[in-house]
Amino acid sequence: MPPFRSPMAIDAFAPAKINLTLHVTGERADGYHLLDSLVAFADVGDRISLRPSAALSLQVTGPEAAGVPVDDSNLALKAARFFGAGGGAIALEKNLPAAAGIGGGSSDAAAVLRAFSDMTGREIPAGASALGADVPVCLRAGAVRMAGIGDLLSPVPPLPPLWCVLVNPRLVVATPDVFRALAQKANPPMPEAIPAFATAPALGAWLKGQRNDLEHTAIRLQPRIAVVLNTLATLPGAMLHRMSGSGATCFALFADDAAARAAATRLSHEFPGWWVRAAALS
Ligand SMILES: C[C@](O)(CO)[C@H](O)COP(=O)(O)OP(=O)(O)OC[C@H]1O[C@@H](n2ccc(N)nc2=O)[C@H](O)[C@@H]1O
Ligand SMILES: Nc1ncnc2c1ncn2[C@@H]1O[C@H](COP(=O)(O)OP(=O)(O)OP(=O)(O)O)[C@@H](O)[C@H]1O
Repeated sequence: MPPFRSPMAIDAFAPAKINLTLHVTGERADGYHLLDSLVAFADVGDRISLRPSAALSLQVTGPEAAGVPVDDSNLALKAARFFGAGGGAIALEKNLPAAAGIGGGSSDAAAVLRAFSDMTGREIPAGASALGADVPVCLRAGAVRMAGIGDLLSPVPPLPPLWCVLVNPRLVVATPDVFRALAQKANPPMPEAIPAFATAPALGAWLKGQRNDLEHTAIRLQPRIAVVLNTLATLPGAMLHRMSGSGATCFALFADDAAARAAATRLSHEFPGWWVRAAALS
């Protein structure tokens, strides 16, 4: 690997990934599923700091660090190895719950790849999807349409100003379990063209006609996800409520920041055991 270009630590943000839609359109012979998803990113997420160091190391801290692996199975270390990094001290601040459908590990991997690229001046090698299906979209870290098994990205018109409340009821849902239990694998994709939306309500109305095809199955595995969705439906100003990824994190969308923050405050009081965040999406 080339020497470190920067003697300083490099910081990288690993935003939460939100599947505004998640259509499952088929299954490949290798068991991976074909997706059609409109993905956005929140301004809440994990934080990575990369310091030059002869040896490769990982330290995990933060409010959501408990249970996150610190060995070679951590996606941050896998990403460093994929980059070809011989050394580098990675500090990962975990703010996102793990196994939560918001791409925590994949976004960490993408942030580590970005940090090594910044530090060395070398491009991120092709094929990062080998680290995880969500890694390519997390490298983009902005609204995009994701197809194939997560590897085909196509641009979408910029989203209108948009806010959300993210809720994780502290239920772990393993992505492979949800795909395995999915009964209907071939569902219609989104329309060929995703229109430009001038306002959040216009986007919200369009999203209502789209789906997360994993939602019913995830609820079957973890029935309390339905409680979260029903609760989100009652929030003043909520335009749409849906599950992200394979769950269990769900989101409600809002046209303004104040309504999202008020909703998050209310939910945090009513459900102190839930992970609740208000965030802007882009
Ligand atoms: C469901 C999504 O969250 C939508 O954004 C992602 O596609 C999942 O991305 P991820 O967690 O990075 O996925 P990976 O770690 O690559 O795969 C975890 C498991 O999910 C299933 N999987 C994942 C992606 C995909 N297109 N089809 C699948 O069937 C496979 O069983 C796989 O073993
Ligand atoms: N950096 C990491 N952060 C969180 N989990 C990690 C990390 N590295 C490895 N893992 C492992 O990956 C598993 C899935 O965690 P992750 O947070 O990526 O799931 P997810 O949010 O459901 O992902 P997706 O939305 O991409 O399906 C965890 O159970 C954990 O054991």
